[in-house]
Amino acid sequence: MSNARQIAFDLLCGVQQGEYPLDHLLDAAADRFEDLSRPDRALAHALIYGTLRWQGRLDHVIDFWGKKPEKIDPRVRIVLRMALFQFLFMDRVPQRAIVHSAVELTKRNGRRYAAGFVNGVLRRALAAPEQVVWPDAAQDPVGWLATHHALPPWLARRWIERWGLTEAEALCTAINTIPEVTLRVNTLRTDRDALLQALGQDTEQIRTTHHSPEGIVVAGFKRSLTQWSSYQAGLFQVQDEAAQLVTHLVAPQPGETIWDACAGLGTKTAHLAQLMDHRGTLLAADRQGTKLDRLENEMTRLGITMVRRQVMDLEIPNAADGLPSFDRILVDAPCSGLGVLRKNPDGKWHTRPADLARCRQRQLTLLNSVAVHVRNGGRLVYAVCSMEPEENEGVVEQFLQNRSDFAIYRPEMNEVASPETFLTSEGYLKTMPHRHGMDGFFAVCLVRSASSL
Ligand SMILES: C[S@@+](CC[C@H](N)C(=O)[O-])C[C@H]1O[C@@H](n2cnc3c(N)ncnc32)[C@H](O)[C@@H]1O
Repeated sequence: MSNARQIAFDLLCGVQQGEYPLDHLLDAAADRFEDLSRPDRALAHALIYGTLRWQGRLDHVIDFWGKKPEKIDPRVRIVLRMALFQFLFMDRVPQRAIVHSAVELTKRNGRRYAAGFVNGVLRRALAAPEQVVWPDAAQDPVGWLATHHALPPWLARRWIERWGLTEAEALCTAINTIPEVTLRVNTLRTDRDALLQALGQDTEQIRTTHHSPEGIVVAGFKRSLTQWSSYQAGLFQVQDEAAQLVTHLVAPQPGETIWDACAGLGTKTAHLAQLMDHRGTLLAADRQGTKLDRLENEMTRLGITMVRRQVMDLEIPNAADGLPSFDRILVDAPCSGLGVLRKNPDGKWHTRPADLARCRQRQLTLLNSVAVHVRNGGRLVYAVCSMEPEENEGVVEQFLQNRSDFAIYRPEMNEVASPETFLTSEGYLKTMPHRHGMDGFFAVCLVRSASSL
């Protein structure tokens, strides 16, 4: 049995334990991936992401065939999910190999007693997939979305109530599709046309994004992206188109003072530096110093030297005391991440309804603690990768109730690249995977009145 399956199993067990999100576990397992051949690395990734994407559907099949499904050991369930994922979604793996590797994985991971059970369930499931009974979409739309489209029932209920079954299904189809990889050209080093030319040696399909003026969508990699000479020369960053539009909503000008208050690994920080033409003051802050260390490396790769870093936890009262006023502040806030399930499918299974209220509280705290640092007449952009109202309008409305010195700024047409499809009449930027082919983002630009409190 290949090591790829063992690595995938270990990471899926880690996700199930819920201690860390998938991207953290992937980072921690980087050495193990390095040891794999390229096809095995691709297999491990496909198993991890695919099994998480389709978990709800796979569990429905397991529960149909397994007697007393509630008694299945969680690790045995993970083996079954991985095997069924290969059967249902990966046509290149022969059925015998699927069953054999699942049984081996069960034995190898201390579940020898369950090997016969795994063998039996898989043999039945693979022999007669058409026998599985699914909830009826008309009678039980939540059950249908939860199983066929693999969404947790609480989220299925929410999305059907908000958008109706047809649109909720379209959204699920989009989030269960492997997303395209989108790049943002580093305009401080090259331009989009030149990068389009350079990318031809590393990737088979290349096209420009529909809305962002700096975006390029790539597919069919000839080697891994970090080996491309254009990557090593810092000619681009990987960044979803929706995230690119958020920085355009900030619209920083050369020479201004800008604070990226939740800078993380610095994808938007670098874009801010580009739009500022590398002139002015740019502060990147985050509560995690390790992220800012990685941000610094990234700025070095991109040739950006204007960024000052500062570790700062904005939930600690007065943490930002001593900072001056800024022309523009970006709060790309921590959130549920329910808008980026295409890339982080584990988020479906570890997010709980109560998390939304917690996120909203935190987002308000962050906004309130930076608001005082927006200069009179300056701008505050709030963004989250979530489509949930609690974290979107809910936060903005509550913030504005307490801060009458701020108002929503409705950007002019040319301030956000082709805004017509995702800018609402209230002035909110809202993108959705099935409507726009981008991550689900919410962003708003708030302007502070010229003479303030
Ligand atoms: C959505 S991520 C930012 C992504 C980043 N702007 C980018 O484009 O790559 C949110 C960030 O907020 C940071 N964060 C969470 N709580 C915070 C707090 N209390 N104070 C400051 N930063 C915080 C997290 O560490 C995380 O890096």
